[in-house]
Amino acid sequence: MPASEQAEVTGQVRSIFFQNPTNFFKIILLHIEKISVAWDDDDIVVTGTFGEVKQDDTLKCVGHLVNHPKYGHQFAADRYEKETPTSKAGLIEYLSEKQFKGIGPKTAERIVDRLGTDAITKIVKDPNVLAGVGLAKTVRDDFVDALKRTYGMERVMLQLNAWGVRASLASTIYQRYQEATLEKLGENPYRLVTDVMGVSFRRADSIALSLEIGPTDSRRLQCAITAAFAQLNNDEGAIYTNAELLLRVAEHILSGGVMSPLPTLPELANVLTQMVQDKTVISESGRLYLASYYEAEWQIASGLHTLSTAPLKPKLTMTKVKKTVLAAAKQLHIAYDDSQVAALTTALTQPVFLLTGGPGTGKTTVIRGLIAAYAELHQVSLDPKDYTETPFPIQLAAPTGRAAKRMTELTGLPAGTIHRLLGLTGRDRSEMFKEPGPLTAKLIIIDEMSMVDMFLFRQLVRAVTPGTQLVLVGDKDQLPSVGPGQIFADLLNSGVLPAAYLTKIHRQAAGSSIVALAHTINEGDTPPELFKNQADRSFFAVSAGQVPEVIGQIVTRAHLKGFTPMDIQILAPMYRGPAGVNHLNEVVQEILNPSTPDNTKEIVVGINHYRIGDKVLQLVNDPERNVFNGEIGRITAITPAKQDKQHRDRMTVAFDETEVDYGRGDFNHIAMAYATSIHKAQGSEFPLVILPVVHEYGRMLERNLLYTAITRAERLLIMVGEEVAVRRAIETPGAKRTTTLPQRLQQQFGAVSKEDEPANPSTEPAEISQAPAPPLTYKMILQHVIDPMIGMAHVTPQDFMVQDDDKEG
Ligand SMILES: Nc1ncnc2c1ncn2[C@@H]1O[C@H](COP(=O)(O)OP(=O)(O)OP(=O)(O)O)[C@@H](O)[C@H]1O
Repeated sequence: MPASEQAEVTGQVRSIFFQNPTNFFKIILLHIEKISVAWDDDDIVVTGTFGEVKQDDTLKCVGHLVNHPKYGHQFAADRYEKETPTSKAGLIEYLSEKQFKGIGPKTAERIVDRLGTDAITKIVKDPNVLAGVGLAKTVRDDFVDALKRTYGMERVMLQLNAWGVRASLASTIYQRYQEATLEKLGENPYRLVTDVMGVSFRRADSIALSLEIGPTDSRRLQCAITAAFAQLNNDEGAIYTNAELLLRVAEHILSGGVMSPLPTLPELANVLTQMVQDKTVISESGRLYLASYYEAEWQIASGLHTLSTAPLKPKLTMTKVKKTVLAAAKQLHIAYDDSQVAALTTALTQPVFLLTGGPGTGKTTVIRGLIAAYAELHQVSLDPKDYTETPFPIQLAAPTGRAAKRMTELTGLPAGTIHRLLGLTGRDRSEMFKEPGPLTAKLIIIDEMSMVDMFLFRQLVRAVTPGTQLVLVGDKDQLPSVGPGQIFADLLNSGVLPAAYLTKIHRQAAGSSIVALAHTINEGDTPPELFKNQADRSFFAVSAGQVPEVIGQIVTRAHLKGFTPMDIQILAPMYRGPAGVNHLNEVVQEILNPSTPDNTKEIVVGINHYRIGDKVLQLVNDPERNVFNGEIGRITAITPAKQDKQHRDRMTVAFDETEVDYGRGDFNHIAMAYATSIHKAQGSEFPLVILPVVHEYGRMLERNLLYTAITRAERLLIMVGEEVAVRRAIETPGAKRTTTLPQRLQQQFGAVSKEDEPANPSTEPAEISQAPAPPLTYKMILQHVIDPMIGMAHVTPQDFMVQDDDKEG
């Protein structure tokens, strides 16, 4: 039968081979009572996500047969139903199970005699019905708790199943809301879209349909508008948008739902106006923000203002600072150029300081001088051994583990990720909305600032104690952060914070032309010798279709010349297509780590066939296991479930500093890494970078993308592709993200010019801000009739700067 055909199997659980306690994934052996497809055995292995299941339970599973490459045919259940005991004998047997401590068959019988076959429902509803059964208080309390837990979960899983939610998602939803799941979803099933990763609008919409929520229900339209914001925030990094674009995206999202007819534009616009009045959306001069984004901008601006105006102790004289800088330069044997000296003296005397420059302009060299001079001026030891009891007074951090490690290598001091500095796990979105603990260091230096997004930076600013010196270092022309905003560029553009722009290139090793090339491209120029081979870079002119083969040849030759898989990095901007990351990974894996008679163990995850020796990339921060987003490691061990005592697929990956075990539940934390996206390579450098550039990359062909990719190459750069695509990328400046942080900063620092000034709501004429929301038509919206200040009467930005601990998203 075709693998995708829907099938049903009912049977009794013979044994449970494996269960993952964290995500309810189970592998079960079922003794078949009934099966809807041809099957010539009495038993079948069923995999899927199940609630509480035990031996002898009868399950009806809906799913499809799959042919597992290692385990052969088995049944993948998308949903299931469990027969609950309805007979008296069945219920007594169920209640006497060992999960209900202290309840034996006798007691169970007494309970069922007294309360009938719907005893469970009665007890869960009102535990007092157990009075008179003769249970000791502790036994009774434990019994009620266990019953609520198992019964609650079972009920939730069954209901979600009935709504068509696949079992794996059902378990994630249950983990989020626990026993309150059905109540919460009954109130508003659309909350799933914001609360639970992986729930689409369409999925929530189909649950809403089962709950008889109508197509123009305000909860539905609000969800579509919020999802439209999320799409613009995440896909374009935008902080605000306008009504027209927002409503168009919301309409598109609604058209992907399961209900009809589509709401009219005025209906949708009225809900948006209501959201503005409720202040879940902030409207300002024609710009629309989700409230949390609006707040974050103001909090960053006000936080930086507080830090910038806090007095530094002790006060240092300029003469002393300059003298110390000279001494530090001597000690480090560096002749700092004038702009570097100016950067050092400002950094040492200002509470907040920005340092930017392209590759090889000496940013790290300035950081080294800064640390040495700071230590001298403040008489602090730089020996970590002196800080066994107290924290190190200088804190170095970067957005990725690789970048932090590089800071340590170049400065000799401990450095960590910003997440670790702030005690963030990176797993739970709500932690970005809680007050972070104060940081104790007196000098904090953050590198690779261009990668830091708005919410992470907001947490950093909130955590820094006034009186601390904060130095933010980066290359403003690199790709902006993956998350929303363009913080570093905005801080520089605001013009209100002391900053140094380093322009002189110091890394001019003989025969090295990559750094100079990067600088020229960054200016928007195509250097005439770009397509001619140099000692350290070359260009192979080929079409997109030839890219994989040519890259294969280059990798083969580089490998023969002694480059290890870790040295060679292929960077591409997209995942799909012949010249995309996915296909290039397949091609290069077959060259560098093919399947051989000695290397037969494989674990298949999606399109990847992982083998021992494969190069993989960590995709999420995992501070508990000391491995962070962007780190690259190699698989050192693989245990397929068949060979594992607990029937679990397992992999071990060795990173620079740690070895990490992965199970099926967290295989999505890693990806194959012979080729990676350019975004994922930010903050890392590699001896040999192979960079395909072809017109198939379309909209991705932008200058800052190319610039970022080229600056990842330490020693050798090999470009493969089409001249015209390279020229197009150089001529296309990266799109600006819509943000208002520069204006916020200017206003906080009192440097705002009248025409830039964000409108001050309190001075708006009362009749505008209090006017009832007019019914909106498409034409009116196109003319931007959504009153920019609707709902903003007597609201000031400061209203958004106070406690927001309990707000999310
Ligand atoms: N004033 C200087 N005199 C001589 N050499 C310098 C000077 N400043 C920096 N260098 C040298 O230039 C090279 C690049 O400097 P550095 O690594 O600090 O630049 P960077 O801006 O941090 O570069 P990247 O962003 O690529 O890491 C280093 O070898 C450094 O020693």
